[in-house]
Amino acid sequence: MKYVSTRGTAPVLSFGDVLLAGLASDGGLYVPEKLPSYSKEEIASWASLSYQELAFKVMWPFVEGEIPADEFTRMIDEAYAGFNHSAVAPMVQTDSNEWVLELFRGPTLAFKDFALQLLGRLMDYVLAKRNEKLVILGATSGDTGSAAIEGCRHSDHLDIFILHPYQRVSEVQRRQMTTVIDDNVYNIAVKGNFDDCQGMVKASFADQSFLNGAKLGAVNSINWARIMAQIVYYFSSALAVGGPHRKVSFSVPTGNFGDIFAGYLAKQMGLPIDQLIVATNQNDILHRTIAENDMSRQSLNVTLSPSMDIMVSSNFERLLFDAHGRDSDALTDLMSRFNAGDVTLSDEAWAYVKDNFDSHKVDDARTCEVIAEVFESTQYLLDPHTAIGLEAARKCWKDKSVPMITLATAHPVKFPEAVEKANCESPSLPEHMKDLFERDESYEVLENELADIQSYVAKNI
Ligand SMILES: Cc1ncc(COP(=O)(O)O)c(C=O)c1O
Ligand SMILES: N[C@@H](CCOP(=O)(O)O)C(=O)O
Repeated sequence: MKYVSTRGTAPVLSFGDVLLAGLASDGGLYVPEKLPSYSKEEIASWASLSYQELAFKVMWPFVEGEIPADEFTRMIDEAYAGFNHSAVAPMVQTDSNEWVLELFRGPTLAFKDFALQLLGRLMDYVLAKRNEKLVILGATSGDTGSAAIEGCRHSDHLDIFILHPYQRVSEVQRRQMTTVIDDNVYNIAVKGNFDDCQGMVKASFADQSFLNGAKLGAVNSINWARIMAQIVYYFSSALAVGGPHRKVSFSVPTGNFGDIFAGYLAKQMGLPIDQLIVATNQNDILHRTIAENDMSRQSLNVTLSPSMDIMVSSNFERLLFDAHGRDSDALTDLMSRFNAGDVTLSDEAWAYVKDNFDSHKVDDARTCEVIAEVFESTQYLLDPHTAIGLEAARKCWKDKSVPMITLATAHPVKFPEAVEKANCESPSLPEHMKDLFERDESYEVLENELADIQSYVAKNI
């Protein structure tokens, strides 16, 4: 499998290089040159596989030739061994034909564990083979950070620096990151928002001279391997409710567009998907783009679903590449027009986006009502991001005979503020996090200045 950049001028890479490269050198994002595709019969034959076996089937074409099969099997088995449910991604029925896919059964209680438990192992393997080291610089609105730290902390080949927006992640999320006191883990609270953090990560890829020769790597979903691992649970959940012989629909709480983009790829690979629903909070640029062709950047709101407080959605570029017929010149031109303030897509590109996605926006008040209503009717407690997903599912669902699966992206224990505002009781922390509030924390608070961040990183590697 070869990987090309959406902007067309970075070198074409194989999996091992894409894994370590993160952002492409031309500022674009890497995508597979050609996706594997499967017939309904082939997909149906996977129905009795375990999650781990299915993960191997789905991901193997993306890594083949770069990672030996036995090593890849080992990494997959280890990655999902720490999940607290034998199904790895279990489903819960919340109403007739309506399902919630629990993606928070991993060590840090959010869907990020699916990719980052594997990514750390993949990176470690490739770096050990090459006898190289990598400096990871990541941005988080709360969940990627702890999952990435958990996935990378034991590696001798990685130093990891995570930027989170100061006082804009929940206390549980912050402590999940800052209480990991390992020699290769550095937490930085930036006096800005998530977009500022992500912008600094991307700027650091563009000019890595501050690293004095060390190499930068990514754990955010700009890294192709993140997306790859997230494709698997679309297949596992569809198979669980009768796919591929019947279509299924998905509603996905969306911020950086990585998770739902993985669903779009599952569809391109042959999984019969009826609807893909983009569910947003008040930071609704994706909803406005899909519904009104308005990609204008507005100021970022602080919401009760802080992990989705994102305005610049990295992975939307991957979709726009397809929407422009994979013409990297057209895409590059579009990205520079965006940066100059032109915020509309061509009619053809917008039609492509609308043909593939529906969308809905949910505010904080409605988020809390949904948490309360669902708890009252089912005794099932949603986290605020999942509540947004479920509300969007119910509002956009076109054909009730098609099973609707909402991705439950985080455990409610991470967001007590929203749960309590919904007049529900926040659950207790799981056993492995019981003493989270007594643990020592270590993090640096820095100004929202690229030079400050880069000199902190350079000083500590
Ligand atoms: C809990 C939670 N839900 C949803 C999202 C949105 O996912 P994505 O950025 O892949 O769209 C995130 C973070 O990105 C998250 O942490
Ligand atoms: N919600 C994310 C934001 C970063 O998204 P990513 O998928 O690109 O890593 C977070 O929790 O950090």
